[in-house]
Amino acid sequence: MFAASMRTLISPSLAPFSLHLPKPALFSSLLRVSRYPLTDSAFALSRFPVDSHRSTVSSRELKTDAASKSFSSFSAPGEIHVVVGPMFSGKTTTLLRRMLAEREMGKKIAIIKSDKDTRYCVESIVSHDGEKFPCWAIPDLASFRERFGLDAYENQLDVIGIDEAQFFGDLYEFCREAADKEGKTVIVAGLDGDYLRRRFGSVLDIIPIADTVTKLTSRCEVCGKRASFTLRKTEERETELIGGAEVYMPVCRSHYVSGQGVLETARAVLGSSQQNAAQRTM
Ligand SMILES: Nc1ncnc2c1ncn2[C@@H]1O[C@H](COP(=O)(O)OP(=O)(O)O)[C@@H](O)[C@H]1O
Ligand SMILES: Cc1cn([C@H]2C[C@H](O)[C@@H](COP(=O)(O)O)O2)c(=O)[nH]c1=O
Ligand SMILES: [Zn+2]
Repeated sequence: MFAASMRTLISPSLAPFSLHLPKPALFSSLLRVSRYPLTDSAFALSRFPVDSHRSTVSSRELKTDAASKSFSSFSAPGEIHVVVGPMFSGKTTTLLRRMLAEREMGKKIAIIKSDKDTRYCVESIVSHDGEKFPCWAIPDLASFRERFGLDAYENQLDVIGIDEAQFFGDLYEFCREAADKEGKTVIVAGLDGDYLRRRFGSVLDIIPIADTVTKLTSRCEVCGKRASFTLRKTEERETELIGGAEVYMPVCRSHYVSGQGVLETARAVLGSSQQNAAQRTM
């Protein structure tokens, strides 16, 4: 078994942040402002108006009040974490570990996978090493809130894990809404590229709205070096083709290039011999 290695493309480093820590008093007020955007100051103004002897309300108070009302349903913002890499690089394993760590910290969690992936078990996500966890297998993310129950979704769910994210067309909208407006932490695992190394689904689209992005690697099945790509061993050409080690293998750059070349030649030869056979039978 290969131990998947991990390479972080973009990760939050606390070091530069701590070098520029503001003075404690300023820091605490920054924290207050960012965690409780306007409601705190609106509360202070309404209880202790600047000019308490006046009977009229200042425009500043009015503006703050209006802002506080429009933010009244706003919960603390959430987070988006993205884990990508080729097949067999440990994406599902990483997602499971992160989700279980969140649960250990007392967070309520739920894991979603695409119902297109019918390998193993429909109601669980299962890693290639056999680790598994119950999940919601659904066709699109928009339907999740209702299936989970709107009230339970709003009040009893903190962290949402999404596996096989490349199969969800509405990934961007769901993640943005969940993190920006609903205060959820979303941990997304999926293929960044397909077997032709083209962008896969909407996975790359969520990078600009993500807090962290991790690219994992596997081991090249040919030479054992670091593998960043997935080679399809069969002749099917459609982008979406569910399968495991019988169809795909993780490869390094040089074996991707040579393997893809060999496969393309083989497909061309196969294609022309099939055409010839069909013409002979006509
Ligand atoms: N053909 C294979 N090549 C590499 N790793 C494999 C292969 N088959 C099974 N594995 C195992 O798969 C594990 C990763 O599983 P998983 O977390 O499900 O990866 P991913 O979700 O990225 O496909 C590896 O740690 C390795 O032990
Ligand atoms: C490269 C590639 C993969 N797929 C499919 C094959 C599997 O069902 C999943 C990936 O699963 P994993 O958890 O990352 O091992 O995606 C595909 O449909 N098309 C492709 O090009
Ligand atoms: Zn190789």
